[in-house]
Amino acid sequence: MEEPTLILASPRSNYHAFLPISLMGGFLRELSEHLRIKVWFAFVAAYANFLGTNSSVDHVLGSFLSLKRYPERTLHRWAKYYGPIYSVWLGNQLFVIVSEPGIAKGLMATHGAVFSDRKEMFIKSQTVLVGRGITASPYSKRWRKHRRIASLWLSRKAVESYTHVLDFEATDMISHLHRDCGNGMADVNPQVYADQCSLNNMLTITFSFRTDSAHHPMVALALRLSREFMNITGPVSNLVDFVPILQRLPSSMRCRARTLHSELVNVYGGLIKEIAEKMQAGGEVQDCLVKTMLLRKEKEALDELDVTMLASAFIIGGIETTASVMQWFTALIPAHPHVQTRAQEELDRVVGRDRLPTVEDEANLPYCSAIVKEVERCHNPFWLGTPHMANRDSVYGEHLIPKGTVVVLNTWTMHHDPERWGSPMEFAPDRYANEQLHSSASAKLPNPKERDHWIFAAGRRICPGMLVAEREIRLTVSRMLWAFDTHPIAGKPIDLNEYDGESGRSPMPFEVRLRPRFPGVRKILEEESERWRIGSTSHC
Ligand code: HEM
Repeated sequence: MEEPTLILASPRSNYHAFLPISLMGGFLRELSEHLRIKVWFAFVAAYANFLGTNSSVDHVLGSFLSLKRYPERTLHRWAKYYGPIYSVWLGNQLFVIVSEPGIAKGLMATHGAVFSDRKEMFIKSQTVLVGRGITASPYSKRWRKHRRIASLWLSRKAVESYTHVLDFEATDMISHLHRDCGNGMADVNPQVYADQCSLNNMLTITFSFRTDSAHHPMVALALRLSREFMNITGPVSNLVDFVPILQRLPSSMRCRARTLHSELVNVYGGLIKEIAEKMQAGGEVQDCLVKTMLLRKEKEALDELDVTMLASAFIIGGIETTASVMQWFTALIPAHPHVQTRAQEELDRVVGRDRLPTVEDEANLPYCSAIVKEVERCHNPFWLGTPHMANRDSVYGEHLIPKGTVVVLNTWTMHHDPERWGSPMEFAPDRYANEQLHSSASAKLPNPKERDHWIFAAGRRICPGMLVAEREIRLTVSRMLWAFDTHPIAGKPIDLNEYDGESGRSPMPFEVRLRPRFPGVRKILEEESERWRIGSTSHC
């Protein structure tokens, strides 16, 4: 393909007006001399033409309109044209878009000391998380401290210590679905059950608290806050993040961000206060992230916002993500009955019908594991992950990447590479038939092209929750397959293309019929529920 021309200024455009003078001078000259990164402005120019105007506002709006709803699809189109690494200016921010495993590993892992910083985005970092909560923290001493504290609750040893919680919540979810499925006669939306399961896991780990029903007020509240967070923090779709003047003006986005910050402080800060008061009064509080933080508050010099935002990051990071994968699994299965049958044959062979599948069975359920990986490849909850930022000028291959550049992992393109994944749009778990590694281990493979998928991103900021996420998802998926035949409902097609959510990607609301596979399912679920019943403690 002929290389596209590097257009830094078109006769019809005056977009230079958006670049700071310093960038205009030294930096752009350097770019044109040293950099073969392709700068994309064609769409902007086309948009201006379309409007019959060359006004600056139109140019800026043009790129945002294109990136607003499904930015991953736009970035994918550009990747096909501009190659595996290209750059885009949005307002005053230079982005580098990486769409190839080798480059992703090279930048984010091999050169992790340079590419592990975070841009302090106006909405997400400055306004909602006020620079805390690991996710938003710059690559600094504070981030290292928060990451170390988070690891106390997300490491392999920690996950082993609370696997009984994941086990209980998975059983509870299947039991509730069994109760509500009308023996295969009722139309059920499984999404709320997955949401509650993920939420309960995170609430227990973070606050030693769980909800006892999907109607508990905390379920709707936590899900609303999580969804609002995802919706207003899209990595490349917030105009206000990249046009500094807008940050000083009142806007609905700024208002939503401030409201969300206050709600996180009220809701999760409120739970933390209750735990602190209980501890001060000498009451017993089960081990959880908040208890750990409160006990180390002085030693680790954590202020109240640190504790609140780190706890919020666990709830936000751990709900829509895992729940989304479980939901996509249930949405995909009715359209692929042969996949369901094969997985059930494996479960009958390995587990039998006298007990539920457990964590110990995982290694012997390669087809169930392949299904989970394929769901994750096809439906990454965050196609663009959380962008990293270069903390110094560097040259990668022939590309100069200046300090302050935001690096986005374009996982949509990486997950749909036809050379690695023949017929990439097809849901075909068989492509993972020989992949026995957990995703956490696969992420460490020396050859990044062999990695299973990129949903947990890469490098020093790789998702620290991947061990708990994998265990939770594998347990729920294998138990769903063990307990039910999932069927589509005539006249209620499931949309596998559209998304619900503006940056997190969940399926649109859908319903299925769940038919228990054999009469013994009820008895086993009742026995398991009884064994695990631990009673819930309400903090609300
Ligand atoms: C399927 C489930 C999940 C997916 C797809 C996912 C994905 C991600 C991604 C893409 C990142 C950004 C990594 C980067 O900056 O390069 C991230 C960060 C993070 N995730 Fe997850 N995540 C999942 C589950 C969880 C769970 C269960 C937790 C539990 C608390 C969690 C906690 C976090 C935290 C704290 C960070 C911030 C890390 C940092 O900035 O250093 N995630 N996750």
